[in-house]
Amino acid sequence: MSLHLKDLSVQYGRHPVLTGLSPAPIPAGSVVGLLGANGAGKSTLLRALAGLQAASGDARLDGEPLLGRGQPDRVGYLPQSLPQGSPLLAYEAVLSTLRATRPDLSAASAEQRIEAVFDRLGLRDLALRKMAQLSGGQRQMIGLSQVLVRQPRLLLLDEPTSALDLRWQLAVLQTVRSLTAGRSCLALIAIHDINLAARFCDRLLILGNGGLLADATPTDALTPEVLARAYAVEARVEPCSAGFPVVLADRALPV
Ligand SMILES: Nc1ncnc2c1ncn2[C@@H]1O[C@H](COP(=O)(O)OP(=O)(O)OP(=O)(O)O)[C@@H](O)[C@H]1O
Repeated sequence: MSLHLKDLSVQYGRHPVLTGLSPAPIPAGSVVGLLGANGAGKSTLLRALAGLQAASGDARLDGEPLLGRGQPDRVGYLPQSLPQGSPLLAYEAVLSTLRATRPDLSAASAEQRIEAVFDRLGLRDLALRKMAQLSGGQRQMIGLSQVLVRQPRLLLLDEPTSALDLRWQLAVLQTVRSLTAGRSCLALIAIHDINLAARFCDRLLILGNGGLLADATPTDALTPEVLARAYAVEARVEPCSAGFPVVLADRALPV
């Protein structure tokens, strides 16, 4: 299983956002971080792969075309916006998204799946709370549960840790890592926390100027030159004691 993108381009009206993206094939089990400045096109790429945004070129998951078609059973997309506060209980909110894509599952298997996801993410205490009464971070965790419970082959997560405290950020990325390894699915994660991405991703795709500024392991992708081009910052990259690259951004450069 793998994800192949070839000459992928997206434009809004006459305004091109991404032009001719052809990253190296992404094999099963990978966790790939999608980095880049605000407006670089991270959400646009994820939406295109989720079939929610018109795109040209080719994108294939296990050889099957992805573009132009929503495939919620194979592709799990977590949008950047947090789930709405609704009168539903958290458990019901997850059940309703599972039912929408897998009406064939028995009540017992649906329950089993939801419990497994809540256990994995440590969310049991939230199950019977109303969505409207959850904090932003708690709602983000339920949003992620709604995606994971469907057990998609491809996870497209748009800033899944943006509302989370430190522990939950780690818990989410650890969970995504272990799920991708265990089920041989793969994850593409748009994320602004470069050091979190460097710690958990096998590979980084860094977007800028409508294309790829880097497509490599965190150690190879994160250089002061690439960071200057991607974010217009002066930065140092130093290895931490655990061997991961750490980015220390010193100042914003004039643009
Ligand atoms: N619906 C739309 N119509 C027109 N232009 C859009 C639309 N959505 C996004 N854009 C533009 O496309 C570009 C890429 O936006 P996108 O949301 O993909 O960036 P991003 O990398 O996810 O940014 P951020 O880090 O701020 O979330 C931006 O210039 C944005 O203004």
